[in-house]
Amino acid sequence: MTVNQTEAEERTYLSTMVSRLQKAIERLENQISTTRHEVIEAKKYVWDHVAGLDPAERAANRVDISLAIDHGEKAVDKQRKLRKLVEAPYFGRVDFIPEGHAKGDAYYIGVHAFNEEDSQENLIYDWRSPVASMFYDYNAGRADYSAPAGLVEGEISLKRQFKIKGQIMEYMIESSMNINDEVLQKELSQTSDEKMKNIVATIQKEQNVIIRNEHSHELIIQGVAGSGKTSVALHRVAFLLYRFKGTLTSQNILIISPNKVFSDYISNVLPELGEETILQIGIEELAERQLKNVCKFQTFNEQVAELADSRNEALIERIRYKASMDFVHELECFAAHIRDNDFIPADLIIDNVRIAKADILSAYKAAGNMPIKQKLEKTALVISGTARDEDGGRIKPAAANKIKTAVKRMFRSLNLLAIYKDFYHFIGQPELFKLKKARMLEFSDVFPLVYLQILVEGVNSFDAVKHLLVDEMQDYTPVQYAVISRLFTCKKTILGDSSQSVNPYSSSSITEIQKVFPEADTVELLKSYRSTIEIINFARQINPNSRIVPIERHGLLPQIKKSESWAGELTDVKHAIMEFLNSDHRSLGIVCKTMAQAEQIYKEIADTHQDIHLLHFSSDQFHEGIMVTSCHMAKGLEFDHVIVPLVDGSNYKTDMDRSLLYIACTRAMHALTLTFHGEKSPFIPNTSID
Ligand SMILES: Nc1ncnc2c1ncn2[C@@H]1O[C@H](COP(=O)(O)OP(=O)(O)OP(=O)(O)O)[C@@H](O)[C@H]1O
Repeated sequence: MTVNQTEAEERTYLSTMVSRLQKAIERLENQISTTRHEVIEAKKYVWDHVAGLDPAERAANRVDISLAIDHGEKAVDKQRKLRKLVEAPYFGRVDFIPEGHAKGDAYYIGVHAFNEEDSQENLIYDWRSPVASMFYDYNAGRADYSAPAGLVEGEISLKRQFKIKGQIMEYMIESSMNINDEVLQKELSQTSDEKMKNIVATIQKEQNVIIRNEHSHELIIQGVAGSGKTSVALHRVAFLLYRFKGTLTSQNILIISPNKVFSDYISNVLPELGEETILQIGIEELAERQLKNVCKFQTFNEQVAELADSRNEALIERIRYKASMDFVHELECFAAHIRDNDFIPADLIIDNVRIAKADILSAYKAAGNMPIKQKLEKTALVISGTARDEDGGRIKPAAANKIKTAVKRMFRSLNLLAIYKDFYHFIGQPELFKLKKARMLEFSDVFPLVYLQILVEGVNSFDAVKHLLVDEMQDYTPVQYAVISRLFTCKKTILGDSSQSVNPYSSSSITEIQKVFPEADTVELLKSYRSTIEIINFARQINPNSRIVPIERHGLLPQIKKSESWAGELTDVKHAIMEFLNSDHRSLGIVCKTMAQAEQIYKEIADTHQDIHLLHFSSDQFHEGIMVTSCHMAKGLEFDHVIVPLVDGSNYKTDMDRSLLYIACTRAMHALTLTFHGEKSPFIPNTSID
């Protein structure tokens, strides 16, 4: 294997590849315009001869037209991929000699595959192909990959990484000794893009294991801030779409996403990888779907805002109680209890038909352990179907219907809200249920009620969804997972970070989540790729429990600015904004503890620059430039520079505040500034304060 040994040869090879790609794009252009012409002609023909064509001919023409359109769409899609590829055809190369062979091949790896139509030769391999997995898993030396025919073992004799942009090779790195640290460093030191970008060129080995995991029914990823959880989850989706092409489409994959801004922020990754974006839903939309005729409810962010505003012990107790697996079991026991005790049969006499109470009870018992409403339906059906009139004849449909209704009414109450309220009397803790106002639930009651609904009425599961992603897993309680497991029986990737909870009274660790999914596989990611060592070391002092490990990348020390008054602090904030505007950074996040504080600061600084955006829970777009928002809203996002105002002792003092502060600081990639007036928060490390 002697191809392209030197950098000069690689450069020549690149220009050859670019011109082959350009030719392929031209060929597709011709094919697309021919198909376009054929479709127009065929449609014209049908139109002109509509009267003379018999139905069979018309149908055949329609089939031809739709086949041609399909063919054309595929060509357009392929051309779109090649147009992207021609700018940066590949990012990696592995030369692999299979065992027992004297020589091997050089495999060039890119975002998409490329082969010329008239030859069978693969010129570029898709990063998701089996052979490409070696690029992520091995350095030079012994290596293997799983091909459809089985494990292929052998040796990597050469491994290279390329940075190609606009058809030009910016650099080439021989990484036969140590995996891609240098390229990763270069990638991470860049300023942010407007949206989340793909990481195909620098996927790390521990991330690749997650991306290519095909077997786990539930895969739970606990990853520290910036460890690439969301990126990895999206690349996993792209991998699964490639691996199970015939049976899985992006329409079968759903992500439960924390908010619309986050959905917008991640929306580019899959299209960049040549796949369509997947469907997204918020956790509250799920609840709305279930409870639309039952009641209204407080949202999660309203609950978090309420907790962040003031400490209300009774509220905290209500939230805490409903955030354990024991609580889920209590609800299940209660549902079983009413199923077994609240059905009160009586002798029935309807239209001269007599049915004994004992027969009704035994039909109810025989119906088995299904949700109560279904059990009642089945009992009613059996009783009405077996009922006979006085002469032993079959009864009329009208009588059968009356019997069904009467049997179903033998259940004490099917009013969901009333049953839910009874539950708290049943467990002897009526004080744990409090409506926000008439027919409006506190957020902590929303999913317990949905779960009870499922136990009582059964469930309409999302059968079209074949893979579910749950991001920010720490924000969901066991009862929410119990609901999710009933609504989605498909495979799941669940990801989050227990150190980034916005509500520590109801957050779930991987251990809690595993209680709902005992068969789940779990992975932990500890390395953080987002922030500099200086920022991570600072964040680690705010939350010493976090096991976060920074990647070797240096930057400025975080700046802490103290002033005597709010006016002085505002000047510091404006000063930091000016620093940002004069730097090469592209995004600045001003991250406040609450949305009310964000709104206040936004008003005060809006005139500093014409392009400042306030991100709130009804926003649906992530913007480049300056964004003012709350810690809760900023979760999952990242900025080149982050300013955290009001880090004084009265604003950041509880465990919840500590968690919010940690989230705010870990959003920063390159620069972090904190400002306060008065006493600094006890969570701020004693580093030098300006
Ligand atoms: N292998 C990698 N190569 C290059 N960049 C990476 C890699 N892994 C992660 N990153 C970058 O690190 C940053 C954090 O990634 P991501 O947002 O996916 O992490 P996360 O674990 O979901 O973070 P958080 O929980 O803090 O929101 C992103 O800028 C991402 O592009």
